[in-house]
Amino acid sequence: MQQRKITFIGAGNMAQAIVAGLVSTGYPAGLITVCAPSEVNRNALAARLGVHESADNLAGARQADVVVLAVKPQLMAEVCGQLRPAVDFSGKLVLSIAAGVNVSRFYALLGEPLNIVRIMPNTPSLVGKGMSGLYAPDQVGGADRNFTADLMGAVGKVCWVDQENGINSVIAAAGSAPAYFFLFMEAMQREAVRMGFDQETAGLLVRQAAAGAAALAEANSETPFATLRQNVTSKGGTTAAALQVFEQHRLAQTVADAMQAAVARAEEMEKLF
Ligand SMILES: NC(=O)C1=CN([C@@H]2O[C@H](COP(=O)(O)OP(=O)(O)OC[C@H]3O[C@@H](n4cnc5c(N)ncnc54)[C@H](OP(=O)(O)O)[C@@H]3O)[C@@H](O)[C@H]2O)C=CC1
Ligand SMILES: O=C(O)[C@@H]1CCC=N1
Repeated sequence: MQQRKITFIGAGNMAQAIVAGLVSTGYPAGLITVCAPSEVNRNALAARLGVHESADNLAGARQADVVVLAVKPQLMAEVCGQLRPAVDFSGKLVLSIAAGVNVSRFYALLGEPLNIVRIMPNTPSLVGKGMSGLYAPDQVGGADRNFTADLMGAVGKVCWVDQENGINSVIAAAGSAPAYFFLFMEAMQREAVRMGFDQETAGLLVRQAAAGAAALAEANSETPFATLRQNVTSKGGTTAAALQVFEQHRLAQTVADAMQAAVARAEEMEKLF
């Protein structure tokens, strides 16, 4: 992939996952700068990965070819308000990973024209297993689109959405999704402990079952999830008994409602921030 100077504004969970994933795939650490107010996150990243760090967003953004906005949505207006008068964005590519802040809002915050791509990543980027949705307005050129896809492709898989509201669907299906699986794993571990396993063994059982299921799904990408489920489910057996309980409790509807709630919150945030 092309090598450009990248500055991350924000060094939290998501920026760390992307930066660590990038460096581990060979992207030169010397081309990456992370900016954040407190020393804790940025110093840890710099010490661990050899990237540059700074408390100065403006200097960090000025020297970059690519500025990745990686702060919480509610801080975006404040951060962009400081960048706008101090940084010339012409010739730069701006990438936002924020949920609930849309392109028209960035035009208002940073001015137009603005070469911006929205990315909706997820934290498994940290281990090269990320899933990112990408959206770019029509005027963003091929080289910048390719760079963005290569960047996130270095830490996982990517898909483009044609309409910006597709980003909110990506949030529901992938951005927030690791938390759904972790919640499920927490509940399983808790019950395994109640059944008599110590915490560590209960964690091992659940983690390995989840990792195994994910690996099977990945290795059989043409096979519908339903078939993989049926392969576990002996007629009249234990799995069928467990799945029946999920059905009685309307798991599919609960999942659908939860995903719709994520979309609704993203839409609400678009009005708030
Ligand atoms: N977490 C996730 O799974 C995902 C998150 N996102 C998006 O990523 C963005 C960041 O989320 P996440 O990483 O979870 O959040 P975190 O709270 O973990 O990180 C936020 C970062 O922003 C930094 N920050 C705060 N104020 C400023 C400022 N004025 N200038 C520069 N940096 C600042 C914080 O600094 P300090 O280190 O000093 O506290 C911190 O490093 C959000 O917009 C979210 O919507 C998108 C997809 C998935
Ligand atoms: O919870 C959030 O708002 C962010 C966006 C997707 C995952 N985390």
